Amino acid sequence: MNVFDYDKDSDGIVTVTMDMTGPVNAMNDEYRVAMDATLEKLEQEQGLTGVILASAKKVFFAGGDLNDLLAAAPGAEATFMAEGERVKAGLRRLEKLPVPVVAAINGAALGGGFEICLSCNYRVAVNDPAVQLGLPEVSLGLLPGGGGVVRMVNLLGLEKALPYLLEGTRVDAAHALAAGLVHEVVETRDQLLPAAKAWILAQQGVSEAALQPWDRKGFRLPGGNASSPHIAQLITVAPALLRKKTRGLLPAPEVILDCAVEAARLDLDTALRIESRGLTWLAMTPQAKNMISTFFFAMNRINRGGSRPADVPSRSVEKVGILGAGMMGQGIAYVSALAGIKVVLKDMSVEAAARGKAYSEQLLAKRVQRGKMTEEKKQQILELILPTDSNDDLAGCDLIVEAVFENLALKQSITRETEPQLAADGIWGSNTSTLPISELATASAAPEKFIGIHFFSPVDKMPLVEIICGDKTSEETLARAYDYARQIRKTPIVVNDSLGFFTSRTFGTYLDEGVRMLREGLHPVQIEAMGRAVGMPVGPLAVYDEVSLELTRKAQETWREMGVLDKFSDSTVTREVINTMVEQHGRGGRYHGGGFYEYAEDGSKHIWPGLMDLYYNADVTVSEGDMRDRLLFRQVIEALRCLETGVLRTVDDGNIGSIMGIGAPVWTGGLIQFVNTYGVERFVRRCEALAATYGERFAPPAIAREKLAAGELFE
Ligand SMILES: NC(=O)c1ccc[n+]([C@@H]2O[C@H](COP(=O)([O-])OP(=O)(O)OC[C@H]3O[C@@H](n4cnc5c(N)ncnc54)[C@H](O)[C@@H]3O)[C@@H](O)[C@H]2O)c1
Repeated sequence: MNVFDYDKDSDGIVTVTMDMTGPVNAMNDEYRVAMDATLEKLEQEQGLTGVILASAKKVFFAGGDLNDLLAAAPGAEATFMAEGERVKAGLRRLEKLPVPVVAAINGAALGGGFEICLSCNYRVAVNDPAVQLGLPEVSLGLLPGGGGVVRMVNLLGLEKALPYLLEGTRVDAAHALAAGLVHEVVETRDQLLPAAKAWILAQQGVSEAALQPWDRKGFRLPGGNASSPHIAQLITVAPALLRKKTRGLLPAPEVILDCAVEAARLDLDTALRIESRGLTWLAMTPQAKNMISTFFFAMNRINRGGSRPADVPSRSVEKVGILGAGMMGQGIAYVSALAGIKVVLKDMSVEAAARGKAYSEQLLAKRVQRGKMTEEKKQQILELILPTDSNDDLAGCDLIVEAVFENLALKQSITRETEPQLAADGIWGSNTSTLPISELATASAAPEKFIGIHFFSPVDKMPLVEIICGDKTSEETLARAYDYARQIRKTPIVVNDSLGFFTSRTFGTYLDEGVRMLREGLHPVQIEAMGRAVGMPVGPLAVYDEVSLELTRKAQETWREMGVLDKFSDSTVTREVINTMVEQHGRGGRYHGGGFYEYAEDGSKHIWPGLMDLYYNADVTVSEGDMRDRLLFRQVIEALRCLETGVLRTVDDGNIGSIMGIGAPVWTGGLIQFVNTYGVERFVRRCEALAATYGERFAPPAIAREKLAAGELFE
């Protein structure tokens, strides 16, 4: 079997079926050779009437080979660019064949795959959820360098192309048809080739059919070219709007915008060359390396079981009991039922449990409204949820997830009372956010079956689940908790027990550093701005208000009673500020009427003026560079300490957990990956400098020094 199968029928139509070595078709050396050879043959073919490009794989074509992109190092720009230009020249030859070329899209065509489709004269796709079309390169810090930027602009016009290029918007076949990205949609896969052939045969004698719109005489850019007033205005304001979004931390969207504007201004071939240069430059940036390493490679490893004990057979949950139908419990019930699991949702009264079920009803109704689900399917899912106040209904659950109030004694007594209802081999998961799992497990008759399953709010939207092993949790229990997380379509990271586990503990240092700056006398508005400038979604003081100063104080009291507080981190400054805010000024956070901020009825907020009197000191100045580094390095150092002390079991868990669980800046590729591209030595030196000025909490972790001595990266 050839990599590109070549088959000519009696009508003179050649079907090229891509079936490359390995599970997917990808833009690598094998592709380059096969494509060049195929083009040569097509260009020489006698009696050719049309070409169909098809795929023998489930995915139509997967795109660029990310291993190559990761390996591309500064210094190798010329080779990298030459390879890209070769691929592009091939696609240009394809679209310049003297006969119509059709892409028969049977599965996902993202990135390079979609760029191939864009080089065909006609695109027919099957109406199947597996068909996803788009150019997601921006999410990996790259740009579509196979002509994607230039052809999208020429196909749709600058304004309509930008969301696909800057946000990586993906569409299914129906939306692609409506947006003009494909020309025809068929209902089943068997209809693809006949539809492609029928179109080609109908074009016999139509000379324009073999020409791309942009190669036809008198072509005009849809929506206007760069000098039309509307587009000229867009070009003027777009860079500023974009910068506001990226905060100057992500080069890819900026380069994409530049290339897109050039595509609206210049001839196709010149614009294509500028696009290649853009990709070459981006591929060498640390941001692209970080994003590819984490969002593609680490994510795949995690979701394929990298943190799951391999020798335990996989199993799915059939009946889950959820204790507490509050904010978290209702969300956990929803995602479980959506995955087809029977749910027993228990609260203190049937009414409270029913309110929790009503939440699922609301979310499902929205899906039905948007045409994403049938009313019948919605009813089927709702029937899976049984609201109750009785323990008896929990009988035979293979998993119980406890999500009652954050109170040690309550959680322990519920464990004693309810655990006997579990199936003989059932497991128990606590959704606690602050209480140590091993401590909670002391109430269990089977602590080896006790584990932390920590969700994030809102549960239906947040993709991460942090699984926490207590000191007695068995590998079997871990594997089953992991399988449950995958069953409900979450990405699970696995960590060992610690106060605040991995995510809250690491995130806590960001909040702590913000409060320390406040206590030092720095301006609160500047502190918040520096948090965002480093790429965190929200400033540390605003986060504290949301989390609630009151709840933080309560958690700290519990930890003190348990005798574990000082093991956590040296957060005495924060404790003192929080106590002052709550006890002396009644400022417990947003849900307690206000905290560091005041909240107006119209939803706006501003810094509580009393904060300035309490802490602000105009004589204190710290450079913005130091402020930014302090807010980022505290988190990085804590993540490394988690790795050093075994709270983190793998680097991947730390990177994925920090991005998806605590909103660490995407350009870092995760708090540990950050060190790899920042440079281990440079990181150690910067920590030393920060420690000399701001204190020992910035001292470089031993594990960083070890990596430096060994000349290794964190992998
Ligand atoms: N809110 C978050 O963002 C978040 C995130 C992760 C984890 N958590 C953890 O999840 C748990 C629940 O938090 P929440 O925000 O959903 O709280 P919540 O106050 O919204 O809900 C708690 C629910 O538990 C019910 N409950 C209390 N005692 C019960 C009992 N004996 N039997 C049955 N139900 C009982 C309450 O009636 C209430 O409906 C806590 O441990 C919390 O730390 C919360």
